[in-house]
Amino acid sequence: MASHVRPVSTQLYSANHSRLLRGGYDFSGTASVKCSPHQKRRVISMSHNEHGPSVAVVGVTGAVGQEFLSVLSERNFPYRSMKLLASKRSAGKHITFEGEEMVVEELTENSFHGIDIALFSAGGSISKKFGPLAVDQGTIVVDNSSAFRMDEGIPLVIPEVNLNAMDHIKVNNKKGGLIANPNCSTIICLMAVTPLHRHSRVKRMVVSTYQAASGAGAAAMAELEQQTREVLDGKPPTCNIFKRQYAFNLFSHNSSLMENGYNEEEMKLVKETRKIWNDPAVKVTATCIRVPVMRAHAESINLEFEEPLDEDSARELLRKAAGVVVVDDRQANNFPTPLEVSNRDDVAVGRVRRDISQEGNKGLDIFVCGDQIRKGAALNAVQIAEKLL
Ligand SMILES: NC(=O)C1=CN([C@@H]2O[C@H](COP(=O)(O)OP(=O)(O)OC[C@H]3O[C@@H](n4cnc5c(N)ncnc54)[C@H](OP(=O)(O)O)[C@@H]3O)[C@@H](O)[C@H]2O)C=CC1
Ligand SMILES: N[C@@H](CC(=O)OP(=O)(O)O)C(=O)O
Repeated sequence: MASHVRPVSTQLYSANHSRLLRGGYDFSGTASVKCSPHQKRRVISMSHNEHGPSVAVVGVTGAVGQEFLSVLSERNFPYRSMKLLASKRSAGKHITFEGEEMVVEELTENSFHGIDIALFSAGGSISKKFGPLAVDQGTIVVDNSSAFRMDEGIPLVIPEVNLNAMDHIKVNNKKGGLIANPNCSTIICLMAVTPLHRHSRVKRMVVSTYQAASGAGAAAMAELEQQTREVLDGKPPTCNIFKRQYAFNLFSHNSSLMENGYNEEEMKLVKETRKIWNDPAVKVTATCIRVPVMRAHAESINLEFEEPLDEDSARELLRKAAGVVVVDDRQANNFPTPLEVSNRDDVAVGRVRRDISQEGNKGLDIFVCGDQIRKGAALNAVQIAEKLL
């Protein structure tokens, strides 16, 4: 056994990178992935459980795949067996998960025999090819890509918002199924806005995002760090992922532009909100911007309600909402920041204020920050998986 092969997760979250990737604060976050190259002791895991489901993680070497392992471990997700899948390039790499050294396998058509739950995060084309294959073999797929999100009959789920959409899918049924994880900007937005929507019904929502490098994957995070060093050293920045300078800059989201002038990320916010709220009439518009932040998205959201909602009541609703924390200290000018939510499960909301451009108490502004890889992707998917048991 190649015990000295450096586990992939420590490559991603190495000491040099850790402060940037994990935020400037000492959050326990990813620390519970027990993956030190020097680890000799075998940790007996409480979540390794012969009555648990057999689990596969597809795209395990990526930014989201690594976070899946952290979240599964932190939450003591029960599993009978754990299969780690990625491309041919990664086959044979070693990853230590919960004290056990595991070998990454190449994803193939035969990967899903006997797998109860598969967490997919290897991109849309991989999901399109292998998702239905897995479902045919009796696996329940929780898919992080956009491949199936808008398909009729596929639940698009944020557990705190619309858990009922997946009521009919359970591991015990022994039938395959597919559940889609929403887009990360949509998850972070709706975690904050849904409690307000339930109270006063949103008529129109205007979203402006400030999106982190992590949304474009591990290579983009590494490039942001590299560019930052290069620019500070007076060198030309390496531009492989975004084809332009990202460090000390910002630009319109890199997804494709559509004929209507919106990019795909913006239209996901529009369409996915309507599906998750089961409200085809809600008016949504969005502008998505990539900013040089490592792993948490921020969003400025303007809301128009059907029924009045004053800012104190809104703050109270947000304080009571699961998965939301209110950081709204006007005196200290202290509001949510991407760095402070990095590696945190909760979405932070602040700048809760009446929109003076709207009549009475029918308009509000809020500012939201959420960890893109965590609640925006891996955590939300694992919460979905927990509800399958
Ligand atoms: N809910 C949401 O909004 C989010 C969803 N996502 C989804 O997750 C996907 C992955 O994101 P992220 O982790 O950031 O990306 P990364 O680029 O960091 O990782 C990509 C992963 O996919 C694997 N992969 C690539 N090609 C293949 C293949 N042919 N067969 C098997 N595995 C393959 C890679 O394996 P290898 O290392 O071997 O190349 C790697 O594990 C995104 O494309 C998106 O669809 C991501 C972020 C947020
Ligand atoms: N929303 C991610 C990109 C992404 O992965 O989106 P989706 O899961 O909708 O493909 C970003 O920040 O860029």
